[in-house]
Amino acid sequence: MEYSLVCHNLCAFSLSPVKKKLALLSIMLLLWVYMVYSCVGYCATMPSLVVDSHGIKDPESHGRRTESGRTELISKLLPRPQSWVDLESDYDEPAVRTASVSVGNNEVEINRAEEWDDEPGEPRSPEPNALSSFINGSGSKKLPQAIIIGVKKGGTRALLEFLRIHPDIRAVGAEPHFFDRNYNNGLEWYRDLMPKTLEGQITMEKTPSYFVTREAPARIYAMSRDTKLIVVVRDPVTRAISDYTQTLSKKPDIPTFESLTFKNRTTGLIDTSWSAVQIGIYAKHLDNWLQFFPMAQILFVSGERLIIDPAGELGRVQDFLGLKRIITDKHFYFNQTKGFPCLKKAEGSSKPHCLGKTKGRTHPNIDPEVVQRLRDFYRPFNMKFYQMTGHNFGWD
Ligand SMILES: Nc1ncnc2c1ncn2[C@@H]1O[C@H](COP(=O)(O)OS(=O)(=O)O)[C@@H](OP(=O)(O)O)[C@H]1O
Repeated sequence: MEYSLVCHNLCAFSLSPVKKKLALLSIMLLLWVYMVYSCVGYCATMPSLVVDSHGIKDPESHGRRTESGRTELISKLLPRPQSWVDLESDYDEPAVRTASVSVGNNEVEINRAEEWDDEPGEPRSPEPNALSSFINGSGSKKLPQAIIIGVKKGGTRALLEFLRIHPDIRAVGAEPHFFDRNYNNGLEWYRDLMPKTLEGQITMEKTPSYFVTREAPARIYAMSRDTKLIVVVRDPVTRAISDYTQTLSKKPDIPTFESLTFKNRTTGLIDTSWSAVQIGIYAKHLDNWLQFFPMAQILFVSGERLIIDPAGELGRVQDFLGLKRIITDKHFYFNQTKGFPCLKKAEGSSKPHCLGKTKGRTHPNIDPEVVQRLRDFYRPFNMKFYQMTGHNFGWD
């Protein structure tokens, strides 16, 4: 009797569709509560993934991340392609400046005027090639076998970006400043900045401040005495004006070029402690490098010829690096608006590409007398430089 009552109740329950639905709903509710509970516990112990490189909290972090939010996060975490066209030498940043050189017997700071060359917030990222190597998982990071060591405003960015078309060259886009500012970080730090390369490919970087950094030759030699060095040189007077123009673009209140040039305008004494002047004394800086490297290991590229005949200069560079001459005339066209040679196809793109607006700025008009005085000042140093390199760059 008892048995049949239970059975009856159970059977009645199992047979009632309303009760069945209710039971199902209760189970689902329980499961849902359990899932929410577990998630809260899990999320509370998760490391935060929502602080971007600038330390700004992602507003989406408090809600569920949508598909577009995920893509955004991935794109934030994956370094963005670098707009190399706008990069320029950034070694004059006062906070980290350490370079000094000797002029005569005096140790002078390389940069007297407070200059800020870096573009703040400029996205820094691996190169397209580094990224593709990373995706392929192929190759390994190597220390550079060739470095563009100078000179600031010589045309170093143009040279590096033109070289990057070559399939056997892989280069880091941003300036690592390892041998001047970041040496204490160690070689592994430096190596880690480099893109992955395959057997036979050359790793390169450019940091124009190395050329005027007293410690750089010994440090590069200590890394590898076989490192190939490339220096893009340009008429020191134009280079100084270009340097000044860059500073002026960031600090419009600086004194005039003319007043910075002289220690004493009346006596006409040039201020060699001003970095814009100092960097152009190429013979002096080269001397420092020759203490460690033979002349055959240093290639001098003419900044002027790099504009008039990029393929010709690139031919010399490819020979120097022991590479097949793959970069030729057919890679360039002269952009009338820009007033410079540009690439018909940039690396990793099918579109024509010119360097950005920070390359090829309009220079201010400088008092011709001051220009002449500077020409006179540089002449003996230029002659010495031609003699040392065995090449007349035609600046006089
Ligand atoms: N193809 C092409 N396009 C644009 N600009 C070119 C090119 N080739 C050489 N140049 C010259 O490069 C000068 C800048 O030199 P750097 O790249 O060495 O500058 S930096 O030291 O890295 O800031 C830059 O100097 P300014 O003209 O004074 O801006 C250019 O004259």
